[in-house]
Amino acid sequence: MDASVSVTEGGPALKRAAGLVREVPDFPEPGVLFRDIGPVLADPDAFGAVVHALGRRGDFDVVVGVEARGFLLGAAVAHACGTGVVGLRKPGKLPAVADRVDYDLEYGTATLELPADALESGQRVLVVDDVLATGGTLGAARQLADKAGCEAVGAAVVLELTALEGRAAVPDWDVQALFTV
Ligand SMILES: O=P(O)(O)OC[C@H]1O[C@H](OP(=O)(O)OP(=O)(O)O)[C@H](O)[C@@H]1O
Ligand SMILES: Nc1ncnc2[nH]cnc12
Repeated sequence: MDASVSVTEGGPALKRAAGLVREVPDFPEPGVLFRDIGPVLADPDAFGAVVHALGRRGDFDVVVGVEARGFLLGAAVAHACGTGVVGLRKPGKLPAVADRVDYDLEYGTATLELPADALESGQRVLVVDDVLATGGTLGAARQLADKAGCEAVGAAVVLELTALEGRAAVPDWDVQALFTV
């Protein structure tokens, strides 16, 4: 487990959850230190605390979750907050695509697609994901929401990798990270 993870705010349940983040050296490729939040999701108390904290801003109409771990978190946050959830998908998965955006990652490039007829113009969108690294993913999600005519009110992630300065990719955006490292 990774003792260097800090909790930005919150009580003992979130502190305990932060201690469950696992460090995996050289994944998915040599030189990358992967932070695995799987153990946080697998623990009922930690999962509950994280989901509650991610949804607490409450000023959104719909949650957008990013494939793949953002699906697990986004669906739980949406259900807890009484909203629906829309999944942004990797290419080739959707029967009908409204829009797509290409972006850079810490370890490569990627594309996200917005399903057709999923977001309505004017909806206030909260983007939920597990990790903020370079910010490419959140930037792409924000662009997709903007282009759909929505108001992207901000993003909520479990863990921010501060050394990668991902907030610079989403300037003037309200990004809440529960944990930092
Ligand atoms: O801030 P960024 O540099 O964009 O990185 C963050 C993204 O990277 C990981 O996803 P990945 O694309 O590896 O996909 P996965 O969730 O399907 O494993 C993570 O789950 C975030 O979505
Ligand atoms: N180092 C990392 N650990 C976990 N998820 C990531 N996404 C991008 N970089 C990552």
